[in-house]
Amino acid sequence: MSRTQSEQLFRRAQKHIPGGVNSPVRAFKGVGGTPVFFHRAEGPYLYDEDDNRYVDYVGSWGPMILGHNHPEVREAVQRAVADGLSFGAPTAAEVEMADLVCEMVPSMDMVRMVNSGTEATMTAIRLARGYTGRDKIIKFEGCYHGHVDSLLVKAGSGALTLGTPSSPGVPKAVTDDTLTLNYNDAGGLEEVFKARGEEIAAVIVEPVAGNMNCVPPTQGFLEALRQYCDEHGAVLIFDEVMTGFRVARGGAQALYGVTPDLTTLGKIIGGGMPVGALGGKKAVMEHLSPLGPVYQAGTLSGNPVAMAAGLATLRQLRREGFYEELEAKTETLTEGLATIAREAGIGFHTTRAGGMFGLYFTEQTRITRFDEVMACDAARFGTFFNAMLDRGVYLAPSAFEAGFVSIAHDDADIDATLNAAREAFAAL
Ligand SMILES: Cc1ncc(COP(=O)(O)O)c(C=O)c1O
Ligand SMILES: N[C@H](C=O)CCC(=O)O
Repeated sequence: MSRTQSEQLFRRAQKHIPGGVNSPVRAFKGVGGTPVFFHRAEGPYLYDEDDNRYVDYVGSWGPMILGHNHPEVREAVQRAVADGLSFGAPTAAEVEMADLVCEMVPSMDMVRMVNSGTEATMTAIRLARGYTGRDKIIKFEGCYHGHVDSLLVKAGSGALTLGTPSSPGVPKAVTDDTLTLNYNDAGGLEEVFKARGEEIAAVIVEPVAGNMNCVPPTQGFLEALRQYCDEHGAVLIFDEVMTGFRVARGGAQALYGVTPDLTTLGKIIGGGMPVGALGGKKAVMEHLSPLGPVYQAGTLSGNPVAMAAGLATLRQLRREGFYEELEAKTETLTEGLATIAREAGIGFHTTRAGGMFGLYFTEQTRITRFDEVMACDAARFGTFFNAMLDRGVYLAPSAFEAGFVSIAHDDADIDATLNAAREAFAAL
């Protein structure tokens, strides 16, 4: 498979774009080789600049749950564009979006639209601090909540891939109030709350960690977060930027039956356009400006084109059986990969939740913690990634990112992926 156009573009890109990419994890540093430049996408497929076709399991990092270029979404965007790109004033589409989101995620009485997941988590933290009058926040190692200064501590995703989980440029004073604990460790949480419960404004968590590969919560972990926040008056924030509408129609909170005070959303809620949102209990949300004193704003927030894409996407998710079908596809893929790896005698483990999944090169049979993720063979993942790429399958270019299946992936796409994996495992 020739990728000369991508190679040429990457050489050119590095002149005026730092590292040749506009988001670090795209740079292939974790897997080696040249980033692929794409020019078109349709259903489960991406087409690169040399017109090679790939079965895509990145889905623009999660938003494309319907597959790429879904006709309903495209037409909704075209209709919205015909009426103008941005008004900087309220629209009916925003009201419809707020009604729909609050219906689909019942813990949200109110929602504020923003432009990215990062903005959503940044505002959620500010709001929790403003609401409680406290400063300390708890996050978990390997969880990523966007590039918010106070949350870039032991962070996952590109920060972990590039070996800078705690970024230079973030003043120490900004992270002094961030306490970092081990994911899935309810005992550690109990200790911290016992010692400093009165100081803690919020606990923020990815209810399924998707930025250190894919690590579902262990039994009782999310429940413990709820319990300690209740006992000590802290705000529980579920960062569902990735898991929202991905692991279940109502997000991870519906799947695991634990209700947060605040939820952050992004990715799917924008249907492929740049969007984020935060919402939750009325008592907390009422502290947000202009109702309350906690300031937040955005020139393009609630953008009508983005609302059109998001609404058209969310409406599709209401179809009966959608999530059962999505989960079955994900299971066929992960079970198939595990079987083929076993037949090839390769230590391999998979995880999944709804339409997201994790792949690990390891002899371990259970992955629940950050140190277990780090003990896996990331170099071997890189070799596997490139072998799959050469066979027309596009996985996330990092051993620390979750993969995503869309409703557009059919049996033939998954079979083609498993056939490619059979060859790739044999070549390892
Ligand atoms: C769980 C989580 N939170 C927050 C973010 C930040 O979102 P964005 O990249 O849209 O700023 C991401 C993804 O990047 C994410 O996966
Ligand atoms: N893991 C990130 C988001 O979920 C990947 C997107 C990015 O940072 O480019």
